[in-house]
Amino acid sequence: MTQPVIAPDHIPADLYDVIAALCRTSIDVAAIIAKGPLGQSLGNLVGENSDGDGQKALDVLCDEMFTAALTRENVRWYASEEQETVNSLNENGKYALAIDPLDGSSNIDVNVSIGTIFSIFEAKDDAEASFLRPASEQVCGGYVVYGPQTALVVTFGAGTQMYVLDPDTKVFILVEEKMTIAPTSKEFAINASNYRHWVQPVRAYVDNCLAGKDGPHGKDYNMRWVGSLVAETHRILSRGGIFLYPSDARKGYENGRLRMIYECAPIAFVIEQAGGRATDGETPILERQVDTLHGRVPLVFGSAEKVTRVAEHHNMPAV
Ligand SMILES: O=P(O)(O)OC[C@H]1O[C@](O)(COP(=O)(O)O)[C@@H](O)[C@@H]1O
Ligand SMILES: [Mg+2]
Ligand SMILES: [Mg+2]
Repeated sequence: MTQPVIAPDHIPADLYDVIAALCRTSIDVAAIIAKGPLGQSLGNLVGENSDGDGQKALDVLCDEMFTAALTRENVRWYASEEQETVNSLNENGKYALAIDPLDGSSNIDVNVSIGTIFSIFEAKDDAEASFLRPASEQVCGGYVVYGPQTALVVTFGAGTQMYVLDPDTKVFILVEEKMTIAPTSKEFAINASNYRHWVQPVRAYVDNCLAGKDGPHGKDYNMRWVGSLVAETHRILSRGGIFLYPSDARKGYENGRLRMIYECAPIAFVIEQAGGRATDGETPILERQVDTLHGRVPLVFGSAEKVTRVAEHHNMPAV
């Protein structure tokens, strides 16, 4: 008998087929990415999504692949970064699934880790209402990272699990049943080119990190910015740190860059279930909701102590 693509042991029975379909599709996506320039053109601009972002060929292809796979499953509503409105898949489906089919589009052509992020709620009769609700109502959140290894990180609300794809057997193998994020760290991730646009508390926090041993934190820091949310999340889950995509003064960045439903909410769920924290700077992401499908929220997540310190900066009077 062939082995299932992922063992059912740690996955709620009702969600198993959906997760298995995500796994099978991500194996196909990983194979396409691994071929790079030897296969089809992946990084060509082919259009624009409803958020005004350029759509690359791989963004659209991944969206089509996940749609096709999930149509056969227990998914009633499908919301995607690449679709303006919610798609109806299986009218008898129990779940509503939101997806960033390909995260880190700017890294497609440069052989750097990219991923797929997904969030699952129980479906309501109203398509949009199934997603426009507090992030705490997610029944599952997770991502697949396509890097040197293809890995699935997922939570169903009872800890964060990590599976790595065995390239020989094409089976996702559980390697960590309950991930834990280091409570503190000396690494921060932010796109520092936007420094002049940031809100004051974020500037103050980063200034303190840059001051190193001589500043109020009393230690030297290291900085990272991959440009793929999945890759940053994976690094922070593995060795701690903090990620910030704050609101800034640029037009359209009043709530940062990252979209609540298929980026911030599932990442926050995974992080909190691993003992980290995820906020919009002050308020936990899991307590927040947006009122449009592609609505953005500022995102700060990672080691609990670091995220708490950013919140403290928001409560301090501006200098
Ligand atoms: O280019 P910037 O402003 O640094 O933004 C990088 C962020 O944008 C994203 O690429 C947005 O995701 P998409 O590639 O799915 O649009 C994140 O993965 C990443 O953290
Ligand atoms: Mg993304
Ligand atoms: Mg994307």
